[in-house]
Amino acid sequence: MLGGGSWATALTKILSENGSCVHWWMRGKDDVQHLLRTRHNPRYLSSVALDLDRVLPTTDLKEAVAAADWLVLAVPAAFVQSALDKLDRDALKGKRIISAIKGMIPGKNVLVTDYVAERFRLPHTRLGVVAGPCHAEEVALEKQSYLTIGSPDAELAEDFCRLLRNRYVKANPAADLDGIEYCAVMKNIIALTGGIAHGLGYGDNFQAVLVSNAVQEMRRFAHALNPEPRDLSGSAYLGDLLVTAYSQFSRNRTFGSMVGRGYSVKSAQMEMNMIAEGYYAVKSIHEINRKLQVSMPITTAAYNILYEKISPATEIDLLKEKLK
Ligand SMILES: NC(=O)C1=CN([C@@H]2O[C@H](COP(=O)(O)OP(=O)(O)OC[C@H]3O[C@@H](n4cnc5c(N)ncnc54)[C@H](OP(=O)(O)O)[C@@H]3O)[C@@H](O)[C@H]2O)C=CC1
Ligand SMILES: O=C(CO)COP(=O)(O)O
Repeated sequence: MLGGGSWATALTKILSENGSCVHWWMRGKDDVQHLLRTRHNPRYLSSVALDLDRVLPTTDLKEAVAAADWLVLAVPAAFVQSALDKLDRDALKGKRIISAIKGMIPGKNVLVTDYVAERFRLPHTRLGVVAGPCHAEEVALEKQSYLTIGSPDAELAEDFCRLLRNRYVKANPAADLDGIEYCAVMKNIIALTGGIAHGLGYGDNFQAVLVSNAVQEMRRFAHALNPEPRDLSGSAYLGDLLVTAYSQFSRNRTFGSMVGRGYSVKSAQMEMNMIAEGYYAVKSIHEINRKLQVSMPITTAAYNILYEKISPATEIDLLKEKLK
């Protein structure tokens, strides 16, 4: 498990309680020591008690990777490159890789699975994603949750589903790796924009129209990238959009709401102490769309607010004329 945040903690809980041994890399020495002393991750999901017979925290990435059959990536996308660049190109040979990240590599504007495939010379059949509407905070509370494992390799997807399934987690395999991964990136942008509108005082009526227009925006973009038929009403697509757009736990909605209320990007980021992937994703998707030229009014509005410094009130005022 790579990453010491909320989602890494939640997935470590699920996997270890199901019997897997988890070699868990996190960057902070103090966090590892705290975990070894108390069984709790000090700063994320700190209510979760972990079984140290099966959870082995370390700051030594090479050691953790060498010991594992599966590599689960759960650091925010912005830090994937710096973490993985410590590994040799052959370090992942023979392993199966699952990205639990809902973001793109900033600057390169590529999906995490594409980056890993290229960097470590792996076929996509060695890779998968964990998707679906699932907040780490609800895993900590053992609330009924659903995950989708997307991979072009049906056996890999089913094998990882089997590692996840338990009393409160249902997991289903799916073949659409790219579509699921892109939609998981885009739903963060939508939730962030909904948060901005909420922060400005827009209500549920506007939010519902924003989300339904967002589904069409996601469909247009995903189709332009890869026109394979996909049913966006599935829980890995629409379900994930809904949970992020409406949940009290959503980082992206919370971040957007702060921006709508007048926080600068920097102060919102500092106050949250968690990462809103949508902030980085807006730039990547906007830049990819320069070539594709798909109509994406919601993403454009978010980009103009976050990167062009247009006032949120002005931009959402313009967006409101484009929604139907
Ligand atoms: N939280 C959730 O419910 C879900 C999250 N995801 C995805 O999981 C991924 C991880 O998110 P999540 O667990 O929520 O993250 P959190 O916001 O909970 O934690 C932030 C993580 O980022 C690390 N970090 C912050 N700054 C840096 C840096 N400069 N270099 C390296 N690491 C840094 C933190 O490490 P440190 O503590 O050492 O600062 C911490 O591990 C994201 O892609 C997210 O979209 C997917 C589904 C559900
Ligand atoms: O992707 C997630 C839940 O599926 C986490 O992102 P949010 O916290 O913004 O909802």
